[in-house]
Amino acid sequence: MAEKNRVKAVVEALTEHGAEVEIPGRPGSRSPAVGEPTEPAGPLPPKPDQRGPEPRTPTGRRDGIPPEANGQGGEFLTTAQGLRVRDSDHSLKAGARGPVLLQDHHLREKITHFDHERIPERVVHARGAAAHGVFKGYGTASAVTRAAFLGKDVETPVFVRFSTVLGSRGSADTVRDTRGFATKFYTDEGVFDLVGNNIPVFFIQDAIKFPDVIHAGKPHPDREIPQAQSAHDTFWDFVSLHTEATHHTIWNMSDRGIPRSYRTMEGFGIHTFRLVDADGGTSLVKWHWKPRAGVHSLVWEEAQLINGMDPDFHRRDLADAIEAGAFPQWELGVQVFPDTPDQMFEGVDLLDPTKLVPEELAPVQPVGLMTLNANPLNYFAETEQVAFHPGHLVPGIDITDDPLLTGRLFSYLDTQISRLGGPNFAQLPINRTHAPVNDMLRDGMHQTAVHSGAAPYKPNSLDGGCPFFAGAAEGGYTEAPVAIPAAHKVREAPASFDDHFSHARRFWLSLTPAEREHVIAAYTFELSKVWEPAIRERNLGVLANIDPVLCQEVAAGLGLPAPGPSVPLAEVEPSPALSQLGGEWPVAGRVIGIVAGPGSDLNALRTVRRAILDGGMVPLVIAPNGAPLSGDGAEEIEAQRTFANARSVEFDALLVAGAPAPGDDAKGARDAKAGIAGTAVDPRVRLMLAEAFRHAKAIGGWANASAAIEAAGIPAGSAGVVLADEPRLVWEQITGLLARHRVWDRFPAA
Ligand code: HEM
Repeated sequence: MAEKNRVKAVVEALTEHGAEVEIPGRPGSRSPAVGEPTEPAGPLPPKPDQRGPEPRTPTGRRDGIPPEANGQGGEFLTTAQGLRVRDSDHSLKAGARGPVLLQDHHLREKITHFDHERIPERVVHARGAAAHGVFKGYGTASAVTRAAFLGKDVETPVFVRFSTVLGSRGSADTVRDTRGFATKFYTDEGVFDLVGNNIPVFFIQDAIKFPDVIHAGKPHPDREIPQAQSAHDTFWDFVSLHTEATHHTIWNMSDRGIPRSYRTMEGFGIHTFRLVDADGGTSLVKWHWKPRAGVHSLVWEEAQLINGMDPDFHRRDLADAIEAGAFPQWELGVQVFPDTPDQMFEGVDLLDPTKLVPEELAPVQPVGLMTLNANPLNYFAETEQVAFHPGHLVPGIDITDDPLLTGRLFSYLDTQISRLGGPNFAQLPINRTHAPVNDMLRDGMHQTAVHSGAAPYKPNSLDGGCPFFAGAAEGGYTEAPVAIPAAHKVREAPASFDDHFSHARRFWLSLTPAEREHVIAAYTFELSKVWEPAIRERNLGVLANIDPVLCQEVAAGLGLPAPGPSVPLAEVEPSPALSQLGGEWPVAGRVIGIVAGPGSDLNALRTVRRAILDGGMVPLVIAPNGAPLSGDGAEEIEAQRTFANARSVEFDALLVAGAPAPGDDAKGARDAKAGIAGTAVDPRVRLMLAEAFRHAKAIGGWANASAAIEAAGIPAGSAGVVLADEPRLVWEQITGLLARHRVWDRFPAA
């Protein structure tokens, strides 16, 4: 019943706020506008529809779509051939108790289709979530590229898929892993795909090693465990034998490996690309996505708990935020380097994807803004079937000879032919370019185009004229005519690729003490899961080449002696831009838990709830059970969570609205009866508060809230714990704390 009310509330709120605005780039779609006050419609249903005021069902199916588009037309159930079905619950049988007859075509069609519903998942990045949006160019890139979609105020529809790398399609979201950040720009000049990650470097320098690193990271082939994580022997075996992985690995062990949300991740194109301007001049660039919401992460215990509590945490967070109108935004930026023959910048080899150029040396220059403003309507049709490819380029954007990139240019099309069942997946709606297509590609599995004419070849003199080649002025793609130095065929890497530790050391030295503590804890956790002592020891040897403190701390955690470095420690300048900490960030979309009970001042609760909504955040009331809170004669307050199903990890901050009642927990009730101290506060509330405190989250309360906070073992006067008589004052201070994401002072190293 409560869920039904929640669905109703969301539908009403969306209808009210989303009726007037068309989503840019998606004609006919409706959603709240960017820049309008965001009003998350309170509690969110598990699967709401987000696009508009048209009549809809609670499960999200939309009316008003042409039947041929959604396969849901007409009022009768039919077979795939359009034949109306009289009964779909009983097979055709020889008598009610007799055998099923093979002649039942409807049975066979229904079961056969079901049997083939699944397609192979991606060989990597299988677990993902996606959204539609729009990219608007600033025009600032015009000096370095002729790419039209980067022109001033040019709007381009985009589809973005975020993913984990190692886990299978059904794995959990908050595992420690790299995240994919792949963007499809449907430009007027054809599709441009920016297929990046949330970490700016990669494990390997040459694509020929991709199967090795993935085989090492995936579950062990004998038992197929562990799922979706790197804390096992084969991963640590590989990265310690193959030390060019050191830089990427330390990023994974940092807070970057466990993002708070897809919305709070940076994105990186990693490789150096070549931009070509209107006069044919070239520059080298690295792509960066900068989230407007700031870069924030989970803490490891939180991430592990979430994997059990809500394995869909990131997927849900993205969809809910968009649903509520808190549209995630990223600025696209470029670091620009001169296109010199050596392709080096300040000693960094720009063709080595395990290296980055500090932003202090080459600032990221913003070139446009991306806003994600609509959820996919159908997971399979869109998120699963989308096919990205780093070779999908547009005029003005070209590749370099990074050997990792070259291998990728081969791999994606190859894998998609198998994953999507043939070569015609570019015809799927989600992959279809918005530019006219005249490609002379014909036939093949799942061909849906009905090509006419007799001459799919060029040149021809039939079919009313052969398509022309386009010159540069007509948008024809021209590879930058870069010189290829005379060389011998070799299987070798340049000497500059041999430095495997200096960039990892720079990353370590650039982190704040709290972040370093997390890195130490992550290495210690992961290596303690490694069974073979030799692999643990070998990894300590790698850490010694990054930094002696890192090595000693992890060695102490493993109970092993710390080795010394095997190469001289690099002299590097820290790059403060690599740290995530510092600054204040927008709080829209944050989730605030409010513990309340029958004894709470409901008027105060309403006021705070309203203030949270007005701040663009999501208030979730946590009550002893599912009954609405009422009793003061005013409108009752729905409880979105109960003491039984809430856990601290779902919230960015926790508020206590007075002294909550003991709830209906059997142990709590028994303890209370037995007069055991502290039991006036439900043990589940105490656990929530203790966890929120341990995870350095802001905690606030009013009226008698201090009783609950004390009962949770939180010392009086702790940083980031706000108690006051006036709920509004509490909330104001909590908002300030949220802008910094966590109460960093609570981490011991800080
Ligand atoms: C800089 C290094 C790399 C980055 C940033 C990267 C990024 C990604 C991302 C984001 C996806 C998921 C795309 C989606 O959401 O559908 C993906 C998928 C994939 N990647 Fe990579 N990748 C890298 C290196 C490689 C290499 C070296 C290879 C092979 C030689 C490779 C092969 C694949 C394959 C086969 C898929 C699955 C594609 C599909 O089934 O559609 N990747 N990669």
